Amino acid sequence: MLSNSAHSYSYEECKTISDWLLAHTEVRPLVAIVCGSGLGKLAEMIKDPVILKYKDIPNFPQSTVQGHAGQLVFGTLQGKHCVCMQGRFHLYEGYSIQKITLPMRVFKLMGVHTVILTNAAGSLNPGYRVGDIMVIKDHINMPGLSGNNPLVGPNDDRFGTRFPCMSDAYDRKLRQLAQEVGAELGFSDFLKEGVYFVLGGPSFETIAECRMLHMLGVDAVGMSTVHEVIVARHCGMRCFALSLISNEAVMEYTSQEKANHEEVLETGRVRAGQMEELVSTIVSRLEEYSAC
Ligand SMILES: O=P(O)(O)O[C@@H]1C[C@H](O)[C@@H](CO)O1
Ligand code: HPA
Repeated sequence: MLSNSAHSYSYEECKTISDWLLAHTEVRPLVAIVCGSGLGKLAEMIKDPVILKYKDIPNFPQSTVQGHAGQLVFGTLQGKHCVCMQGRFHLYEGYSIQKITLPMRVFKLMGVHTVILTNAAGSLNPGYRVGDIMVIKDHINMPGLSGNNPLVGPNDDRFGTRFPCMSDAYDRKLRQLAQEVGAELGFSDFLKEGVYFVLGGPSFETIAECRMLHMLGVDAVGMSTVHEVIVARHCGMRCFALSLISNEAVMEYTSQEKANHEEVLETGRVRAGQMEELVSTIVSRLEEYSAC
C-alpha cells in the first residue's frame, strides 16, 4: 500500500524496494543508465547481467510502451557496477509523476551517485539532423511550469531540500567529458549540445506548437527525462543526459512529414552502436571527474 497519497512513495517504501533489489543481486551499482525509446540495446553492454523484470519487483510500475522492455539489468560496465533501466515510465502512460520517477530514489538508496539518461527526441534546431546525438545542457519543464512537478507534495528531507536548485541540473564536467570522448571517437560531426523541452505526450506536437518551441530557442522536444533529472538532483545524484534526434519537428503546413514512433525506434537501431560507445567510454572515465 502507498502512504501519503495514492500517488507518492514514502522514504520507507522506496527503501523496501531498494532492499528487495539488493537482496536479489550482488551488484552494488554506482551508476544508473536509463534507456530511452529504441535505445534498450544499451543494456546489452552490461557484463555478467542479472536481470530483474519490473513485474517481479514489488510495488514497481510496468513498462507499457513499445521499445521499453521493462526490466532492470544489473552488472558491470567498464568494470564499474551499474544498473540499467531497460524501459522507463512516461506521464502519458497514466502513471503519476511521482511513480514515473520512483526508480531514481530507489537507485539513490542503493548507492548510485551518477545517472546517465537517454531519450529519443524531435529536433527544433535547423542545424540538427536525424541521427544526431544531443548532450542536454538544460531543460524547459512544460508540465512543471503548470504545476506538475515530481517534488510536489510533502518534502522528505532525507531525500533532499524543499527547494532544489536546477541551474546545475546537467553536470558541466560530464558534458565536457562527453565532448572530449565524442571527439576522440570521431563523433564530433553529429554530437551536439542543446536545450530539451519536455511535454506530456503522447500526441506529438502540432505545427504551431513546433513553431512556438523554435521561437523559445528549444533544440529538441520529447516526453521524458526531465522529471527523472529533477528527482535525481533533489536527492543529490549527478546527472548527464543524451537525446538521440530521431525525427525533425514538422514546421511547415505544406510538409508531408508526420512524426511517428516507428521512425523513433528505427533511428535508435541505426545509432545504437555509437550511443553504446559514447556511454561506455564516458563511464570508463567517470573517476577522472569525481572522487568515485
Ligand atoms: O523514453 P523516450 O523519451 O526516449 O521516448 C520518446 C518519447 C515518447 O515516449 C516516444 C515517442 O516516439 O519516444
Ligand atoms: N516529439 C516529442 N517526443 C518525441 C519526438 C517528438 O518529435 N520524437 C521522439 N520523441
